[in-house]
Amino acid sequence: MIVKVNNLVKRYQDLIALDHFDMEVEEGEIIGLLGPNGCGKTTAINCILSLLSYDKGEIKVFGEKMTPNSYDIKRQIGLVPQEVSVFEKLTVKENIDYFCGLYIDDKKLRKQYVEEAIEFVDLKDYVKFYPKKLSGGLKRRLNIACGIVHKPKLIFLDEPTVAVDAQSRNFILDGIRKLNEEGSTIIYTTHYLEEAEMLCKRIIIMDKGRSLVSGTIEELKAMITTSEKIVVGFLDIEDEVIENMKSIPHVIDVEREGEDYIIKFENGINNLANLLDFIKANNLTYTKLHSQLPSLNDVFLELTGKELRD
Ligand SMILES: Nc1ncnc2c1ncn2[C@@H]1O[C@H](COP(=O)(O)OP(=O)(O)OP(=O)(O)O)[C@@H](O)[C@H]1O
Repeated sequence: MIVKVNNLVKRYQDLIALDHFDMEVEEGEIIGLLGPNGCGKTTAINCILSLLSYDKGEIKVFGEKMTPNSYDIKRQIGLVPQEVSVFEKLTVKENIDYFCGLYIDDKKLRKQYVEEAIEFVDLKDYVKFYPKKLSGGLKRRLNIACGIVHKPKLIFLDEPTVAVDAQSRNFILDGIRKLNEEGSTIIYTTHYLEEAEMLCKRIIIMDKGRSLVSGTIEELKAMITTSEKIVVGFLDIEDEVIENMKSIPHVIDVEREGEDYIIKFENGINNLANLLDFIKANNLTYTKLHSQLPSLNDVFLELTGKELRD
């Protein structure tokens, strides 16, 4: 186990930011720490890294107790913080070199690592730029380069794609996969569930400072009652007919989403056939009909009664 957190409690005055939070991370995985704004993701990371003190609990990293002075452990960790944290008075290259120098003494190796990090985030054309001249997406890339330049074994990325355009976002996600393929263990916090689904082998869902559930995406989806959703765009349908739809076998609920109706089924056979029979019997016409598997948002919704996205 590369990270083991037990019963972590962190208070900010009266506010309980972490409420007996648990987490385990195995070497080589990309684990997603997923939860709504304010659920405690950043606080958890900062406690694990000993950047914040905490009230109760135990944290082990690489099998050893983590303390503010655990320099040998810290050397093997990279942090890409949520807020871009670079020096405005240093150029792109000088920033990356500065962060590398915090961990790498050997001059030749330091130079090589800086070049490799620039290459990795594709900032070759911007090495002499000052951060204020970079777009939001490029600044995020610089932030990533500064966090990973010393080739850490364990990397924390705290919402690295917030406020970046789609192109930079894909670039960042591909980069994270590459870091993982090269051997780094990744802890990735986000409130974008699609990102977690695309990237992470295992997910911990957090809410109100606690870890609600953890598992692979398939395991999480198997935990909830909804096993299938059928989306139908009906032409002219009356409320009474919608209400009757709830008596089709295995239907849990029918929800309206814009022009569409989402019919949620629990596990059962012939769900689609039963729905088509109902449509025929009621003479209904539809513009579209397709089946969807439950999403992580459905898992979160069922566990907490609210949407993951704010
Ligand atoms: N320094 C602080 N002083 C007081 N309260 C704080 C402090 N830092 C965080 N909090 C509160 O603690 C809770 C957890 O915050 P945290 O930033 O860890 O959540 P998060 O899941 O990372 O949120 P986000 O997705 O918005 O980054 C929130 O209610 C937040 O307002």
